Amino acid sequence: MLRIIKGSEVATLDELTVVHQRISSFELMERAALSFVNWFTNQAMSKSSRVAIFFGPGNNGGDGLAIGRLLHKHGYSIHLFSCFESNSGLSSDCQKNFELIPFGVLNSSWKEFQKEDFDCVIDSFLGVGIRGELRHQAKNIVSKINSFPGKKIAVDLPSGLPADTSCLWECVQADITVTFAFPKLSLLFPEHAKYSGEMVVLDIGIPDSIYEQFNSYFFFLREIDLCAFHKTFHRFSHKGDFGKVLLVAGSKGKMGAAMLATKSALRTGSGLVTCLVPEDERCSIHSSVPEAMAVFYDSEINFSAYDSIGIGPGLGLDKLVLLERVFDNFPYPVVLDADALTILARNPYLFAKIPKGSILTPHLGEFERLFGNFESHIDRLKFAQDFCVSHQLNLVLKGANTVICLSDGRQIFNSSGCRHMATAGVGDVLTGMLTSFLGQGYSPEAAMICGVFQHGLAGELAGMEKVRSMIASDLIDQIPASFKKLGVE
Ligand SMILES: NC(=O)C1=CN([C@@H]2O[C@H](COP(=O)(O)OP(=O)(O)OC[C@H]3O[C@@H](n4cnc5c(N)ncnc54)[C@H](O)[C@@H]3O)[C@@H](O)[C@H]2O)[C@@H](O)CC1
Ligand SMILES: [K+]
Repeated sequence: MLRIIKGSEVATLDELTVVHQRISSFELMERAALSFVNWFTNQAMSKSSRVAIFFGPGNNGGDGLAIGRLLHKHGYSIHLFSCFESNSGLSSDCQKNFELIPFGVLNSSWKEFQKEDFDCVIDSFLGVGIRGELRHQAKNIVSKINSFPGKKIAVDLPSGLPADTSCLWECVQADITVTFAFPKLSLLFPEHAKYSGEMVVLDIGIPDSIYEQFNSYFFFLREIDLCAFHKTFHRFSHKGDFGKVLLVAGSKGKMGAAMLATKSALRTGSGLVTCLVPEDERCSIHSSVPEAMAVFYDSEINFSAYDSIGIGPGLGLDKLVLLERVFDNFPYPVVLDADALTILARNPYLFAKIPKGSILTPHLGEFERLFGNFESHIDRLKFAQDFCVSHQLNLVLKGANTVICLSDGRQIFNSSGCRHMATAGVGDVLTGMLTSFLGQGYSPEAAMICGVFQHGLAGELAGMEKVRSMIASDLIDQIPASFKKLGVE
């Protein structure tokens, strides 16, 4: 998994890479520019597009100049806009690229930018080098860039955005941020959505081993990381090996949630799925998911007969006693979602009773209900870390870049998913997937990594086909394709 390091450490990352790969820092910058241009030319942007590039005096500006030179070579019409008063303070690689500006590429002051003259703006004014509050003149430049109504693409970071903390001033509002090597932490904060826009991470060939020299408890989960966490089953495996799963879910009027979680657990590979539901509602489960079994709220249940238990989707808020019964009688990690989280929020004494290693899956609203309001995402994450470590629990904070908060303090940002997943029932599907992986004998960490990533991947596949018409059942239908895409049978 890719370590997310601090903005202030990027210069050291740069130096270590340059030494390790025996290249110059100019060559590393060229690599970054080439990867950007490769991406840009694949974006169906017409060659007749008029592209404005704002460039600053540091290496972010150097990237912009190199990008301008390469795009000019591809036939784009490029106009550079310098964001500084004098050429004397340029970083050495920015200076080198400045000297390489090709004949035919216009270069003016940022003050002369006319928004009507362009189809696209590339923002390479400031990157991870910003320190402290944005200076007055820089704020004017940011406003100028933001006055452009068309597509704005930020290089590495939207200018003005600090790399690791919440932003208290106006930054460039990019439609897309193309960031190099690893996602800068602040690009993953929901409060920065209007600045970062869509995020693209481009590999610039820095080996993972170099990141390991930095201390960080933040990680970024990519598709290539997944296989190592999946279990393999052999030809003598039988349905018992794939786990006996119990889903405690559903109440009158909310049986859909139980059905989604149940179907999802079956599609994720569970051999035997039982649903604990109100007896009156048994017909709905039997007719919609014939592969599942049902037991009823009022009967005696031997919880320890199951390999994993997921509790919460559509459960109703009157199940405090049931929740306590599960905690008292099941010693292994459980998955807690939806109404189970609200019951917890109302009865915090229960935190101490939750089996160690369990997984709580709140979205931002549920997190607030459980733990209160936070001014910034970084404060929220710090609280989640302390909570997970002190209670020896895991937490999946659901959102655009879902964060897997582990009981050892590590926090892993997910990279899969799409905006069409913001629809009813998608959380119930995740509960089914996590419970299923736990039941198949995955550790809580492996269950969360595989469940969260694959949930996002299935969402992407469903979103491609169904766009905004996507519903949670479409996501379940794509779980098999998500296994195939990962090469997991
Ligand atoms: N190590 C890496 O991985 C690579 C980094 N590269 C680029 O290098 C960038 C970092 O370059 P630098 O370290 O030169 O920094 P930047 O170019 O991001 O910023 C430096 C400039 O910001 C100004 N500045 C600092 N604080 C400010 C404030 N509060 N208000 C206004 N201006 C302020 C400084 O005066 C300086 O001129 C990255 O964002 C990336 O774009 C790329 O060249 C590729 C390789
Ligand atoms: K930038």
